[in-house]
Amino acid sequence: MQHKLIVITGATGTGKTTVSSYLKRHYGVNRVMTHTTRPQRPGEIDGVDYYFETPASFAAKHYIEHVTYAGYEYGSSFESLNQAWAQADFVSIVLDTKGALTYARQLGDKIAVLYLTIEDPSILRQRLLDRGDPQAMIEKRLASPEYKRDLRLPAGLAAVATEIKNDDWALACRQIDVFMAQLIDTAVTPG
Ligand SMILES: Nc1ncnc2c1ncn2[C@@H]1O[C@H](COP(=O)(O)OP(=O)(O)OP(=O)(O)O)[C@@H](O)[C@H]1O
Ligand SMILES: Nc1nc2c(ncn2[C@@H]2O[C@H](COP(=O)(O)O)[C@@H](O)[C@H]2O)c(=O)[nH]1
Repeated sequence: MQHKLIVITGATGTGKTTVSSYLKRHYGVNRVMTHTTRPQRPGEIDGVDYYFETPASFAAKHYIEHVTYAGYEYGSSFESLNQAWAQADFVSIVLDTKGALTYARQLGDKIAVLYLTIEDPSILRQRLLDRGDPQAMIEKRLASPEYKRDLRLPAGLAAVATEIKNDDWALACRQIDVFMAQLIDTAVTPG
């Protein structure tokens, strides 16, 4: 079977991490770990949610791509991707849209993209509050150019992205199941 990387992207709070956990639970799809200098949220574990880095340790590593998002650094490596692919043919990664574009350019048909949307983005503030994000960090994030940028699907992903509308979790799961059925079918019988 051909290796596939499911790139999950979209604006903050739209449910990217929730979707990656669903793919793990229901399809055994592991998530490729990425690195960040952002402080840990309550309940997050180093090496499980991210590799949490200091600015100095972040700068010392090599990345496929790295971005600044709302004041913190994020980066992903081929090493982590190849480690994940050594365990299973299908793996996922959670990225902002800038990172997703880089993967589309570098990995071509090895990736499939899920783009998460929400009908009324004004509810995202409440989702982030419910997640436990500090109020000041939420306001900084929602005012950032990265947030505004990620509310639109970049033209460079239009041909490869499947939109998942995540206003209602049960409906989102149905869309993900359809996507996964097609992906598995294509991987088993390519061409
Ligand atoms: N359909 C949904 N309805 C209500 N709450 C949801 C839904 N999907 C996800 N959530 C909740 O919204 C919050 C944000 O979800 P999640 O952390 O998955 O978003 P994200 O896109 O990964 O965000 P970020 O880019 O900020 O890391 C979480 O508390 C999650 O449980
Ligand atoms: N381009 C990349 N984006 C990444 C990476 N790891 C995470 N992310 C994205 O950053 C924002 C903020 O994440 P958060 O966990 O602080 O809420 C979000 O869009 C993630 O998808 C990465 O290695 N490269």
